[in-house]
Amino acid sequence: SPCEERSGAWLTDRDEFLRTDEPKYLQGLHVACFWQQDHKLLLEAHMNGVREEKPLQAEFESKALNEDWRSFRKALQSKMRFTKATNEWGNFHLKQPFGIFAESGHRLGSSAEVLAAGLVLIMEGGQWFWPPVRVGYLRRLQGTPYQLETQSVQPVVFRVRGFLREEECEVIIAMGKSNMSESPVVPMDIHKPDLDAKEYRTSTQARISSSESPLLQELDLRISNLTRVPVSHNEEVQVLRYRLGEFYAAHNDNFDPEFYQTSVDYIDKGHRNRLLTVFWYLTNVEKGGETNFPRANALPQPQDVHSCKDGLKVRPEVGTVVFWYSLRPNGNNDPNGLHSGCPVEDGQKWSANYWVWNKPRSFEISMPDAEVDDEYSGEMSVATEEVQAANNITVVFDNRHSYPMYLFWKPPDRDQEAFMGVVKPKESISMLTFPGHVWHLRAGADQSSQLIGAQEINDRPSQQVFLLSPEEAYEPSAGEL
Ligand SMILES: O=C(O)CCC(=O)C(=O)O
Ligand SMILES: [Fe+2]
Repeated sequence: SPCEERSGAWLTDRDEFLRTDEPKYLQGLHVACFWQQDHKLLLEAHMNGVREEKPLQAEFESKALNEDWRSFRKALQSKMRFTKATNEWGNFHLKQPFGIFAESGHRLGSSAEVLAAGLVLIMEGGQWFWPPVRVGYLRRLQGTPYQLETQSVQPVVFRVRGFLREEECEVIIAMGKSNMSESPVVPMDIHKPDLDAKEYRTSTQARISSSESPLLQELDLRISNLTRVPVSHNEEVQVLRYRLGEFYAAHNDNFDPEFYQTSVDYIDKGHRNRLLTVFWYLTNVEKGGETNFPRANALPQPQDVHSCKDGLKVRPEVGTVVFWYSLRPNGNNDPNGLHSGCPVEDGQKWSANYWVWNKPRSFEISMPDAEVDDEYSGEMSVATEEVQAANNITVVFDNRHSYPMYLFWKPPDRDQEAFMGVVKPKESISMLTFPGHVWHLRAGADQSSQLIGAQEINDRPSQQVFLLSPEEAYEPSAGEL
């Protein structure tokens, strides 16, 4: 096929799948090439993400290209012979429609777009899923300075170093610090009502919301660019602190409907679920505190969920994120996604969970292609929004005064300001923000001191410096503001 060379970046050799107790492929991820020849539309597909010696071949009448999206999808599905039934959870009216994507992760919505793309990836679970290719595979993320490093194929785990800047990590820790509480564990059906969470998880945690912070809003976009899943699928960030000896025993982040039939009622019988976790390391850890994947390298389900002895360990490193899929590309549970936070043996570990769901968090948002997917009738939802380009602005506040200045973001929709940081005397601080955002500056003994200025952020340039100098704009003068 004309896609021969390009497909190499998306396919995994069968022997990269080390487990012998499950199929050696990526369920529901298909790499397909389309091209036109002699009034026909030709298709060659490597099914389930593996390189096949004899890929599936099919041809459509050329008029397939002029058909509407629904008919095109139906024809495609029948040629490729997949149905929703590859998912084990039944209740297919709740399963989201399959998605067709260009190599960029951009969702396609017409046969013309498919033909123009040539090579497409089809995800039966409806959301983009990065193929792991093989351990050690490096994938540059177009349009970003980041690189995905495959850590494991089963489970699918990637690491991205330098994803967060150290200053950003500090801001996130500071936001978390101010409202920490014991980390909860979502009870399973089998757990007794008085489940002692401490047996499984001893860290403390805080939920922080993007609505409170321009930095978190920027990170929403940065992560959505990383995962290629819309921002509307995110859960609020959960900041975690592990002190000496603290840990989180092995668990899966998604909700297997088998274990959460009664205790959790918002998961659409399993079809609404956590798809992936982007886990942030906000500090280095002297010793211990790794994230461990006990089933990686074909290891069996561990007997002891508290043991960190075996498995693939990822070392915390400030600014690095590790991300893994808890579901397979077809929407099923991937039990290999089992992981733990190993006990901290020296120092302290700050980190954060960023959970991304396979459906939008709001039940109001409908899912893409829902209106054209009637395989099992009565589809409900899907997000049509595109990943927005991150148009964030870096602002530098340069404090020439001999006293500290306190920085606040003033959200447009509420009175309360969000505290963002202190600019020490004669120092400057750099912040991420967006055009139109309003910043308040206060000076004096503490955060509640006098408002001495407000600054709205301009559309450009992308880096803006504000001098807070005694001679100029922000001179505090009694009673003025
Ligand atoms: O701390 C870690 O490395 C993992 C934590 C975790 O898996 C969780 O909080 O869900
Ligand atoms: Fe987890």
